[in-house]
Amino acid sequence: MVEDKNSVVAFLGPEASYTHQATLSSFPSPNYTLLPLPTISDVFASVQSGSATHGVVPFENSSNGSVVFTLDLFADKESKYQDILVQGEAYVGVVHCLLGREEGWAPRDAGDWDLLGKEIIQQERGGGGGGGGGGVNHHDARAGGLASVIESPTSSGTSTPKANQSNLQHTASLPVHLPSNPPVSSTPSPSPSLTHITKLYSHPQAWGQCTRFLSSTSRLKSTERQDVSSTSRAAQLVAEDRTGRSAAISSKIAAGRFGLTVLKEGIEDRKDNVTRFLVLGKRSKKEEEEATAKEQDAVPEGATASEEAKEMAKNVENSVYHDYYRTPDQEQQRRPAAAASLSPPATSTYKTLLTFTISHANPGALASSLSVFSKHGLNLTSINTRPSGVENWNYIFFVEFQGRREEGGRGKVNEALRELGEACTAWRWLGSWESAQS
Ligand SMILES: O=C(O)C(=O)Cc1ccccc1
Repeated sequence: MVEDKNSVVAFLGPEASYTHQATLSSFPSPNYTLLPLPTISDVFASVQSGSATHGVVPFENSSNGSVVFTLDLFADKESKYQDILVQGEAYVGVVHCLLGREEGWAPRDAGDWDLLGKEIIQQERGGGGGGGGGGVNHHDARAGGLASVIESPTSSGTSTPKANQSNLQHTASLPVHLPSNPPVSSTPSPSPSLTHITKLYSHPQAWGQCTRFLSSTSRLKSTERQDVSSTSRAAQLVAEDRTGRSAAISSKIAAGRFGLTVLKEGIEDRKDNVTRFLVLGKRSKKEEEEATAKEQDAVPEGATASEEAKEMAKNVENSVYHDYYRTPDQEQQRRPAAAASLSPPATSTYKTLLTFTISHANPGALASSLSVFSKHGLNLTSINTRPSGVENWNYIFFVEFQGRREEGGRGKVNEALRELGEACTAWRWLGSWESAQS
């Protein structure tokens, strides 16, 4: 990431969320102001409005799949996030814990409780950890904020995916250390009783990552579960619960942050549980103008200017676009600059994310759309769908592939996009970035 003293990085908070860990791994400098926000849509909105220069959002989990909230924001059915582009990614090894109070716990005295309550209420109001405006500055954190409350978890021999290992190295000097995975033992160690637990809180992704623990722990099988906006928010709610009868699926770091007991550690189904996060940015006006000027002069390889003009006209003629999507040629005019702003070393590998829609009445439209990627030797690495919001059983397709969109309309990704324009009704480029996996 480009380092800049004025960078404000918004992330799904409150502090001690997994997204916070991903943010620290991508923005390790003390010069960034970190801004925890309560929802993923707040992160998109802050980048779009320019109140944050970057955003970090969860995208997919190795065992539980896509984060549908994030996909729906990229689908952007109301055209609210038109300038958002993916600029990077980060992988975080996720070790879930059950956090709560031990049976018989009671707030030590009213004074202690008030202190904890005040801290949490301040965060809720944006005073440092939660809601609206409070940024987390690394200098402040060193001075006794995060560093004093978030323990560095003990390291273990559990293998961590390569991509995450490199992130861990990046964060060696940070005030908050990323966790290394503790061993996930197949024979559970003695745990505090859970018979007093009557309610569970977590992010919807977490339930699906801890199915074995939840279904094999008799007390928790039928315990009411409440979805909340993040795992650290879950921990915060449990910390606010004076009855001591609720528990959160969250991280060990969150236990330290919110003063909770780890009732059970390593409850994820798989010890290689990893979540991928995307770094969002916004294309600047200047970049857009420069790139548009270059783009207008550019002729794709093997095409004459008039051939290209004809091709563009055909794309427009053949296409039916709903509100959200721009026509391929409009898209071409508007969006090439972020690719230009990524100036990659030749050895790097890149990923690109796109959405497209097709005419569902047209047999072969989906197959033809996908075939342009193989035709141009672009390795498709994932496909997702979300309901289009236009008509039942119509979808927006998401594809991710290896490669990047290059400046000036050249290169095989640009060629594939021109052909995709003929096979689909509309497409949108959501960014090309350097892969974090080797
Ligand atoms: O809730 C969090 O802490 C997040 O950052 C989202 C998430 C939830 C569960 C696993 C990984 C990321």
